[in-house]
Amino acid sequence: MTAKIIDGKAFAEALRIRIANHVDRLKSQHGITPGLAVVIVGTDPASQVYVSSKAKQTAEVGMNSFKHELPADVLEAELLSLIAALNADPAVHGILVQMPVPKHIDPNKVIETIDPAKDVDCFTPANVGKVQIGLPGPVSCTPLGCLMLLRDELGSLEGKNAVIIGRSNLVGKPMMQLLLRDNCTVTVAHSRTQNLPEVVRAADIVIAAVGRPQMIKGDWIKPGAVVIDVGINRVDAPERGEGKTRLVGDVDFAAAAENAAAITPVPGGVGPMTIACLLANTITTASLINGLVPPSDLTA
Ligand SMILES: Nc1nc(=O)c2c([nH]1)NC[C@@H]1CN(c3ccc(C(=O)N[C@@H](CCC(=O)O)C(=O)O)cc3)C=[N+]21
Repeated sequence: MTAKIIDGKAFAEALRIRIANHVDRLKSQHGITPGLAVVIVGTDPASQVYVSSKAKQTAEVGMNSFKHELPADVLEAELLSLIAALNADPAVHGILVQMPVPKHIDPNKVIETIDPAKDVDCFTPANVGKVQIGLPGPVSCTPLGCLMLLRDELGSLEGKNAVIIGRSNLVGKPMMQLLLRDNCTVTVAHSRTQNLPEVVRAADIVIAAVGRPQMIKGDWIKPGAVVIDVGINRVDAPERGEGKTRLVGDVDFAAAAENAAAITPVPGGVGPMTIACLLANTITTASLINGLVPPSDLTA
């Protein structure tokens, strides 16, 4: 079998068109222009590129985009007071502080300071709790993107055996909640799991979120499984020339594609969905802040 390649880039483009339509509706019917503020501390080149593409896509769907660049040595108190100002600004419906922040800044203090009503990353305890019990609100961007791709591929996820590899607060744990809400049987495997290949071989749905290049081998994939690769790892690619690199996922893509029914590529799979879901969450928070019901096609 050779797997269908799930085109996350195309899915994200289609999602952004739906988002743009919701922006138009909020503007024309309610006089609301959703606004997303992105805060970046320091000048890490990878982070810069990534933040620019967020700002560009935010503007393209018709939202207001606010970008705040702070020097790498900014005082923690200064960052926290910027967040407080964004919390109070009625033009801002979403706040994202690009992670990681420099070592002298406590990320937990940053997250605690963000108003949960504007927490489009779904990092605050209040919103993590809402996802767990199924209340409306923003949903972690990467897991939401994975869920949308899975529903599109499989229709109902009910009764599927889903194995998540990785237990981070960012991906593994929120993914577990979302799959459970969709009636999967969920296993969360991690670095201490015994017989990982056997655990993965039982999966109808594999979510790879470990952050180790090509760790999940092709012969671990059950024939017909759907594989979602969350990993984005930059590795050396001497075959492309001296000093060149390329992006690979957490799954050995070519070998896994021999067994899977469908698989996401890296790049062009989950990554573009993460950014589109950030915009989707900004529609959700802008709606809730204004007492409106958030659109059901943009959330879990
Ligand atoms: N507060 C916060 N929220 C985040 O959501 C957040 C963050 N901080 N810090 C950094 C990580 C990383 N992240 C990515 C999203 C999309 C791609 C993406 O679109 N990747 C392209 C490839 C891009 C390339 O070529 O480098 C792809 O997979 O096709 C990558 C990385 C969000 N993050």
